Order: sequence, then structure tokens, then C-alpha cells
Amino acid sequence: MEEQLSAQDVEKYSGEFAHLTNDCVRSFSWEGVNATVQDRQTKSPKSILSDINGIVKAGELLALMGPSGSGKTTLLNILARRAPSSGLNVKETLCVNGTNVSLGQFRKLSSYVEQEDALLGALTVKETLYFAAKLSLPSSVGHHERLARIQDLLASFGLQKQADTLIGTPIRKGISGGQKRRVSCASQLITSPRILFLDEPTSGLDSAASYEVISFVRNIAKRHNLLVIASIHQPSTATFDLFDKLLLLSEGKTAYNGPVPKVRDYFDSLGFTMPLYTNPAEFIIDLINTDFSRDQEVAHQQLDRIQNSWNLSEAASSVTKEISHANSRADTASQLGGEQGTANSFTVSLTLIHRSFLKSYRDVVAYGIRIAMYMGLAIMMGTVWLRLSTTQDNIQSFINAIFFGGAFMSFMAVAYIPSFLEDRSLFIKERANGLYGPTSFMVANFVTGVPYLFLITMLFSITAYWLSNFRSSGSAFFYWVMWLFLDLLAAESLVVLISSLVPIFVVALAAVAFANGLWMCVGGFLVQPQTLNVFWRYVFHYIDYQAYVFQGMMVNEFAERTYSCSDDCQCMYVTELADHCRIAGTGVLRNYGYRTDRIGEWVGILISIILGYRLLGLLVLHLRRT
Ligand SMILES: Nc1ncnc2c1ncn2[C@@H]1O[C@H](COP(=O)(O)OP(=O)(O)OP(=O)(O)O)[C@@H](O)[C@H]1O
Repeated sequence: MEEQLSAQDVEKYSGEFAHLTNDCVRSFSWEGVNATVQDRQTKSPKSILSDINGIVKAGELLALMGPSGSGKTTLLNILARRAPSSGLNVKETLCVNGTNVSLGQFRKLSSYVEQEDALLGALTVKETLYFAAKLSLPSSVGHHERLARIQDLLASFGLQKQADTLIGTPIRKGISGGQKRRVSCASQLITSPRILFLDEPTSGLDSAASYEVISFVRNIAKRHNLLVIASIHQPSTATFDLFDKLLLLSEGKTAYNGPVPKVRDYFDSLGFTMPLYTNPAEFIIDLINTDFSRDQEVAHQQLDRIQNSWNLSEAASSVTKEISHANSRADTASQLGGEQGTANSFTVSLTLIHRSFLKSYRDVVAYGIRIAMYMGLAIMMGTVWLRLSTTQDNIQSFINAIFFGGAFMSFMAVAYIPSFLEDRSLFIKERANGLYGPTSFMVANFVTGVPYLFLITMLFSITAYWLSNFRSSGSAFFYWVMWLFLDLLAAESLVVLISSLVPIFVVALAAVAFANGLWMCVGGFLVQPQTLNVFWRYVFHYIDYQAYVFQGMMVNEFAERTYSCSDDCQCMYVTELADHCRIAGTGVLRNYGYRTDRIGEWVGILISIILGYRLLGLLVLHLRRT
């Protein structure tokens, strides 16, 4: 992957950045875009967008502007053909070159850059583009061409010097906010889309960084004839002037739709003269924003006048004419190109695994902190339960250590939540861009976790097992490792399931902690299975993975070990060895109702629980798209 391109290669493959050049999409138009939701109080339909028309032509940049809540995001999502948010009813006619195209074809012709950067902090800029290429391009695009595209995009977005810099994590500083936004745009251009949608590409950036981002986008759009539609919030004058067209929304209706240089004259003609040296974007937003007006009635009258004037204006009819003209020269869908095919699912899974491994060893939050935490726990356990001798006084201590080890190992899986939520949010965005589905994501997540969890189990066991003096035999040690490993796999799968269901850190944390508390209560240690009341026993005990880990480890410790009774031969557990003043460990197991011949069954149940959690997690990921 680190293979460098020679100068000739770059020349050969990049030429004039040929892959980016749009020679098939002339126009993208929308007519009669309407969106309604049901009003919560009145239950009648409430309009969010009403009758929005517009057209963008090759090489043009359109700014979608309006006060907060005016419908920019809703319109952008409709235009980009993203799944509407729940409860939204949408009607629209969208045409590329005057033709209705299928969703699949539209996906190939367009890309969407999210408002929040969907980037992994542990990757470098170049790796980010490399993985974007691996996940989105079909195998017909060869290795060298991919590298050439990456180099092109790094050059086009002024990122060559940062190519090997990390994006940045909360712990390791990386590139700046503006550079992140450029990386996000560049990674969406890797598939050579013809139409680019940008959701608030300048939000959170200062005016210099905003200008820089939009100018890079403008340069690339002009050079390659791309169509760009960006929602934007109060740009500076310089940034505003980088756009060719403006679609101005207020309360879901059009207030202006036309060339940026004509905005001033248009509002002048309505009697709203823009003072000299005023930021035009700020001026017109203030004009149509009713939110902060002292006199709401006057503000609404003014807004109605602006909206009505637009509907009756010549500019509005010229937009309609432009759309009709584009539709009259309609292409057939087959005349429209677009990158053919996508990456196959096997390549996608391997790429996701590769990416996750890079993240997992570079980002200490993913596993590093957990390894340190578990080692701390192992040393603590090993020194608290230090070198327990095999006397009856220590039987309860052994049982406590077994419970504590299994339960606490499982509990500490909560530390995986932040890392999983970062992966999940990247997945949600990449899925919305049509890169891969939940199955590839889940498989990669599981495969990446396995070696780390095994490493954690080994390090923990090597330290704690021998310090505490559990049954000293190689096979007993490896059985212990197996139980803890299954315990961790189940705990992590539970974290994945719960965090997929409620992808909000604090809520997921509380829910995982609660679930762990539940499993501890009904696992058989705090209340023995025979005495646990029937509700908890039949509803929860039998599906409690911690219960199987606990009984497996109990059998491991007690099935083949004996313990001495007190000096005067008083035995806490009366077993067949009582005459020898000893206790057979099987007596302890009998007390809990644990049989020694069901290890295989318990392992099977544990594996089923792990798979069950993963399958449920997969189902949740299928159903939850946000
Ligand atoms: N699914 C939905 N259900 C109910 N109301 C919705 C839904 N989607 C959008 N809205 C409402 O539609 C209006 C426009 O929302 P939208 O997010 O498109 O505005 P915006 O211009 O992008 O705002 P901002 O600049 O603050 O992000 C808001 O009042 C919002 O509450």
C-alpha cells in the first residue's frame, strides 16, 4: 500500500486528472419538491418544503442558503436521494440530463459529503483516501490507477504536505479542521462522481478556512465540469462569491433562485437595497429571517411579500424555462456514464478488517487502554487473592475470585463503547454513500476484536492465575483461558448490540452497566441457581453468559482438586474424603448443583449466545439507519 508512484506513473495515469472529468452529466434539475410532516398537535400535514424548483449545470456551484430551520438539509437530502427522515412525506421530480435515473445509477453519478467528517482519527490522510478507494472502486480500476487518483486528489485539495499526517484523535493532534473537511471532500471524489452534494461544508470553520475549502471545491468543479450543490450557513462575502448560483429558502419556500451576481439587483428591485460594504449573504438572510424579529407580524408580511414576488418574478419563470429546455434534450439513461460496478463484498470485508487493525493498534482508546486496564486488574486480583493454599478456609476465596474475575472482565468491556461508536458512525455514513452493508461491517468488527480479546485474556490469565494459585496444571490453565476468552467475546458482542441499539455514549454506558449487573445477579454466585426464584431463573439465568463462564471455571477449579479440612477434622463440605480430613472439590460443585460432564454443552451455549448477540446486532444495524 505504501508503494510510491513514479513521476511517469503519475503522468501516465493522471494526465489531466482525466478520471475526474465530467463529460456525461450536463444538468441536474428538480421540480415540484414538496415535503410534509404530520403536525404533532393538529395532526394535519405541515409543509417543510413547498414547490422548490432548480437546476445546476456542469461546472456550476449552487449554494443552498436560508435561516436555521428553513429546510436546507431536508432539500439537500431529497436532491441527493438519501432515505427521508422518519415521518417525512416527499414528492419530487429529479432529472439528470432531463431524464429520470435509477437510484443505483444516481449513486454512481453522485457523492455526498456529510456535515460531520466521517474520518478515522488513527489513519493518515493518504490512508484515508486509500481506504476510500478500496471500499468504493471496482476491481476493474487497477492498483496504479487508484494510487494515481489518490495523488491527484491530494494535489487538487492541497494536501500533499499532509499526506502522511494522522487525521488526529482526542489524544494525538492531527490535521486542522479545514484540512479534515478537504480530506472528506477528496475521499468522496475518489469514485469520480459527476454531482457532488456538500452538507454545510464550512460549519465549525473560521472564515479563512471556509474560503479555502470552497475554493478547492470550486477549482476542481470548474476544471472537471462537476456539478456542486452545497448547503451553507452565512458565508463571508469572499466565500459567497465563489458560488455561481444561490437557492435561498425561507420557511420551506423559495425566496430567490438564480445567479449569485444578480442577487443584489434582484432584492434592490423589491425595494431592499443592500448598503455598500455589506456581506450580501448576511443581508439577505437577515431579510428573510423572522425568528428574531421584534414585530413578528411585520416580519411575516415582509417574508410573504418576498416569497410571492419570487413566484411572480421573471427569474422564477426563467428557472422553469431552463428546466424545460434541459428536459427537451433528454438523454436516455443508458447514455449516462458513471463509474461501473462497486468493490466486491469480499474485498470490502478484507479492507474493513485491514482498516480496523490499523486503527486498533494506533488508537490507544480502541484496545491499548483496555489492555492496560485489564493488566491492572490482573495484578490487583493476583495480589489480593495471593497464593491461596488448598485449605477449606480458602474455598470461598477461590469461588469469590472466580466470580470476580469473570464478572469484572465482562463489566470492563464498557471501555469499548467509545471506539465502537466511532466505528459505527463511520459505518452509517459509508453505508449511506452505498459503500457496504451491515454484514461486512459486523464481520470486520468481530474478526478485528478476536486477536485483541485473546491477547487480553492471555495477559490477564498469565498474571492472575498463577499468582492466586488456581489449580496448577497446563490443561486447567488453558480451560480457564478458554472460559475467560468466551466471556470477553460475549461481553464485547453485548456492547456491540447495545451500542448499535442506542448509539449515544452515556445511554449505552448505562445500559451495558445495567445488563452486566443483571447477569451478575442471576449468574449463580450471588444466589445459587437452585434457590434463585423461578422468574429470574427461567427468564434470565439460562441465557446469562456469565453463568456458564462461572460454572465452567468452577468445574475447572474444583472437579479435580482436594482441600484440607480444619485441624480438628471439621469439614465445611462433607464428601467421600471426609475420613481423610479432606474435601473433594466435587462436593463444592454439588452444593451449587454443577455437573462436571457438561463442559461441551456450556461451550456450545456460550458460542450460541455470542452468535445470538452478533446476529441481533446485525439486525439492529439493518433496521437503524441513523
Ligand atoms: N422528519 C421530520 N419530522 C418533523 N420535522 C422535521 C423533519 N425533518 C425536518 N423537519 C423540520 O423541518 C424544518 C427544516 O429542517 P432542516 O433540518 O431541513 O432545516 P435547516 O435549514 O437545514 O436547518 P439548520 O440550518 O438549523 O440545520 C425544521 O423545522 C425541522 O424541525
